[in-house]
Amino acid sequence: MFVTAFIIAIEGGDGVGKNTISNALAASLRSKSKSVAVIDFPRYGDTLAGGALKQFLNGETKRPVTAQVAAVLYALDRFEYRDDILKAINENDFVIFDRYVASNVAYQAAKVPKADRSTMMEWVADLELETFSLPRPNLNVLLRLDVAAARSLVSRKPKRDYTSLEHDVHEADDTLQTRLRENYEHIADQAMISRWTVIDVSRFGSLRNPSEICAEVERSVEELGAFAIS
Ligand SMILES: Nc1ncnc2c1ncn2[C@@H]1O[C@H](COP(=O)(O)OP(=O)(O)O)[C@@H](O)[C@H]1O
Ligand SMILES: Cc1cn([C@H]2C[C@H](O)[C@@H](COP(=O)(O)OP(=O)(O)O)O2)c(=O)[nH]c1=O
Repeated sequence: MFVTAFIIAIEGGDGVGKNTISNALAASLRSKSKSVAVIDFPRYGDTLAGGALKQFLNGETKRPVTAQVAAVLYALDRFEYRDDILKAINENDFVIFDRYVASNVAYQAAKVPKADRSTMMEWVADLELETFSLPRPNLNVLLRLDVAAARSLVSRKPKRDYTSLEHDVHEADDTLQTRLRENYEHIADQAMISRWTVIDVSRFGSLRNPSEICAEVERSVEELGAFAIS
């Protein structure tokens, strides 16, 4: 059977719950008889660029990695994995990306002076979607959670394959985390890349149940008229 998936990219700062929501959303959609693939980026163990990114995030690169170099590595990681992406899109009703193009746009633009941010954002989006012809998601979901709460969730994570650090080089930098949140808000507000839905992960000071957050995502998908999920 040939289908073309509805593509959802789950986005946000480090530790906001992207992995949790990606998997909970997949489980919820599968319970409604939809076929779903979840793909997370970077592909640390699968691509050459992913291997280089692992070194970078562990602070092991011998020379500084500029925002442009990082942008190319993250985009290359997806480009190397492009055939698998296209296969997943052809074989499923839904493809959920745990981070995608918008991560690169928001993070790398957070590393340049404010005056250069929008040029950087446009350059990165163009590199991924035009130069590398990566498929555009139908919906981006921004999970919004403040830096302090997200930082404490990162500490709760079990040991990760790509780093032995409790906080990798991005996670350890609170000012970067603040700037990338501003960038995500801007990108979502401008409907850059494609449509966005912005969801607050906490309410009245406590984390919301993942099933409640997933229900919000599903409502946004239904509003786009692409699928009747229930
Ligand atoms: N809504 C939530 N409620 C309770 N715990 C959560 C929630 N979202 C994430 N967590 C927990 O926080 C930690 C980080 O979540 P994770 O999904 O790995 O974040 P990310 O993928 O954004 O880095 C995990 O231990 C996860 O179980
Ligand atoms: C996929 C991607 C990730 N990143 C950053 C975000 C993270 O700080 C780091 C590692 O991503 P990831 O392994 O998803 O971290 P986490 O699970 O903690 O959110 O790489 C980019 O800057 N651009 C990208 O395109």
